[in-house]
Amino acid sequence: MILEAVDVYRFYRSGEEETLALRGVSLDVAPGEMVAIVGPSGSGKSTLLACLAGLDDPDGGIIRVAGQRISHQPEPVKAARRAELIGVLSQSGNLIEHLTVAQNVDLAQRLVKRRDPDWRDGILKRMGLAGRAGAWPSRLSGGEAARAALAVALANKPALLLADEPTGELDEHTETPVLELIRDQAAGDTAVVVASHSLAVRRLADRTVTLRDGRVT
Ligand SMILES: Nc1ncnc2c1ncn2[C@@H]1O[C@H](COP(=O)(O)OP(=O)(O)OP(=O)(O)O)[C@@H](O)[C@H]1O
Repeated sequence: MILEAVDVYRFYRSGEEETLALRGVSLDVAPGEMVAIVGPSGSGKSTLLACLAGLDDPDGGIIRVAGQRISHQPEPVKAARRAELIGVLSQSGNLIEHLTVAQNVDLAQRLVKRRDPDWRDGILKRMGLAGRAGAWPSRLSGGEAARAALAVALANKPALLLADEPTGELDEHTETPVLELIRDQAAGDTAVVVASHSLAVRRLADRTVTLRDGRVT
């Protein structure tokens, strides 16, 4: 398995109030598999993805990616494992505004001390952005920005691609090619997990996991 999440719990406390965002979620994703995480608003999708990415720590349970533990590790260890193993794609995008599209991909590579302009150019080409390598993020269309964000997430050939509502701001017409590119990553050794309200994500996924009140139903 590329992703192993075992009995993951996450509570949020504020004063007297406690929200049980995740109540014992387990999820295994195999290489080459795409899993859609669906569920009503507030069911825990974003919390789960943040935990899987090591951006948040669960209050209980274990998360491993490619056999390496992501949960409950010192921050530098988590950051290094995330940079090496996980591509994270979020709705708000992961592009730095004062860097061009190509420089954004280069920066992601530099985080793991990698420099591979050929791979970068190849990925930009696959994303249909060969002609936009020198563009500033603010000049990209919605679809181009989503594809550039995907190029950044894929900069280090991640074992696991995590996407939280990656096409939330796109219309149906622009959404499909982006989702198909995400789907194409679930080939070979890469596993893909996408949290989304979109029916199109469900259609493309190999498997759908439904969350309700922090539990898999
Ligand atoms: N930082 C936080 N502090 C307190 N409660 C939180 C926090 N983040 C999320 N929650 C609560 O945890 C629960 C799960 O939220 P989460 O954002 O994971 O759901 P979601 O399924 O992604 O929702 P949506 O589809 O609306 O994005 C909700 O009840 C939410 O209010």
